[in-house]
Amino acid sequence: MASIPSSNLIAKPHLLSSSSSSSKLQLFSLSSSSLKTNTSFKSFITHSVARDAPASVTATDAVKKEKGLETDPKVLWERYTEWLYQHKELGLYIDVSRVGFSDEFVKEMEPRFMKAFKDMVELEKGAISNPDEGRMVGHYWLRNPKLAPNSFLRLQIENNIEAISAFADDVVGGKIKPPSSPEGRFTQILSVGIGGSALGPQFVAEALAPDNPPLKIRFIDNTDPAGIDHQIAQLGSELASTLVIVVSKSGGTPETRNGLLEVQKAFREAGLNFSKQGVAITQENSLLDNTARIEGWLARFPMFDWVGGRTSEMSAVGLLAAALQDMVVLPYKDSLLLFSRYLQQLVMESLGKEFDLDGNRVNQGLSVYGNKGSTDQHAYIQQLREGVHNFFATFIEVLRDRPPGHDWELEPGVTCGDYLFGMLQGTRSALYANGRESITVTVQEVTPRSVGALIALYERAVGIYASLVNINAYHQPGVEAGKKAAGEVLALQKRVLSVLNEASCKDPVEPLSIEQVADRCHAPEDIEMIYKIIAHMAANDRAIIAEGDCGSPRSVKVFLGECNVDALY
Ligand SMILES: O=P(O)(O)OC[C@H]1O[C@](O)(CO)[C@@H](O)[C@@H]1O
Repeated sequence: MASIPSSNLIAKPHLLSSSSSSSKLQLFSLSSSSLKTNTSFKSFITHSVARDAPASVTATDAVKKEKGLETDPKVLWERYTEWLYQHKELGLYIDVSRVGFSDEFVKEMEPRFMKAFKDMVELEKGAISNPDEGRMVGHYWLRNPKLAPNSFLRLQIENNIEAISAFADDVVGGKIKPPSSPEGRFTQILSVGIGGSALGPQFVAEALAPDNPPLKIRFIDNTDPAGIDHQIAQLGSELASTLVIVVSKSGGTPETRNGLLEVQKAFREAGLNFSKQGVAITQENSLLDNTARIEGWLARFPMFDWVGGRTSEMSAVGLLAAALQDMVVLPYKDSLLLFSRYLQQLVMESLGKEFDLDGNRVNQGLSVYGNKGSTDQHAYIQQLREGVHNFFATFIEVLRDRPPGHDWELEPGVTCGDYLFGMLQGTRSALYANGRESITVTVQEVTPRSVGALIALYERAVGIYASLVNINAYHQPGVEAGKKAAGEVLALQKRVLSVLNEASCKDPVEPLSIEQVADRCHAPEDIEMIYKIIAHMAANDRAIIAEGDCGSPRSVKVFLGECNVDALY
């Protein structure tokens, strides 16, 4: 086996294209197209507990040979034992034996790996590894502040951890109280944030929070008004004892700002003082930071310039929410459900890049999806095994089924957890039998340590992969295009409203066709968008359709229900 540092994932450029994991095992993989025939998959899964591919599912060896995959079970066992990586201290195993790389390939890749490892050492020492934004990339220091390149940064991290833990203790211990709650202490957390400012805390809460944490957490991670209303309604009278944590590195993300404004409105309507229950986690002097400071919020914690949103779980973003739930070990079913969603952002926002570091167009990227096994076996595994072949799967296996003393045999010799184990092993075998590659990552149980190790593993894998393919993993220029376009739509909506308002203030009211609105907005080229804007406003009772219906755009004539005289001038 080639000498590759044990802390790193073995990868060849297509190897990280997908991953999978479940409660115990989750599954996520590369997107693909249509579903094929519905061969019964379940039957062979249930018959393949802890065995390699049973005869009934062994596909032609030709398929595997064609992919360079080993077919002889003895040689495969040797390959498994030779390549199995174990990190004893973490109780973590990585099995890459079901990926068809050859010794020659590893040899050929060795210099590139060595360069990637060197890049990683430089990155940890504080190199500007995000050149487009001129930033250091320091999320590894959060786990081990001693790695920070200077004592100023080390102290910044350490002081922040201390401040978070003191604040969390005071909240959980009831020293810091909500002003008007009958309970006299905080009982709920409402976390407002999106992308990296939500996914890590969501994943960790789902994986590790006990059934009855001191503070229950819920999230607003979108600008969907109905979703926001639902979260607020669920809080009910407990809004008075809700700690609202607003998370945004930039402090200016519109979805997060909208969530905050909606929550503040709910507080006003309930006669509550938001500032006594609000916490901001953001970069110093951002819009959010300034708002929180001026309004005198309960607390503010910094996000550091050198930590990206999608790698911020070990910063205040993840730590405050975790500390407030007093995390305990609960290796229960489905608890890793959100890992794939978390990784989707980490992998796709980091690796989906148009240009490499030398400016060449490379259109890199790996699609990640999945939920959990064995549930996903009843959804899309059929296609993975038999359909379009452009992915590899990663199984996340958890060895401990339940806390000690809680297991029981639902059939002689077989527990519920044995079934889950069987499903994982069976799926792995069945995929391989049909030439589909997979990696298996195994942890002993779901603990804060193992969850941290999984996050660290993938952060590292993404960083190494980016070096191998020579891209910047730490910026996201593509996201800006969508944000900019959204801003233009809203600006156009304001023009549409102004034109409609003018026509609606006439006596008699002048209903306008879509073409007339587009002309008066001086935006004939945007007519389709104008139609969509009007259809959306009409659906929300903010515009009145005088003629026609939204299904036939050319027939529509529209005006506003009220004339806003002030807006005329
Ligand atoms: O934390 P912020 O600045 O609100 O950004 C939220 C998310 O938006 C992005 O900037 C773009 O999707 C992510 O990288 C980030 O995690």
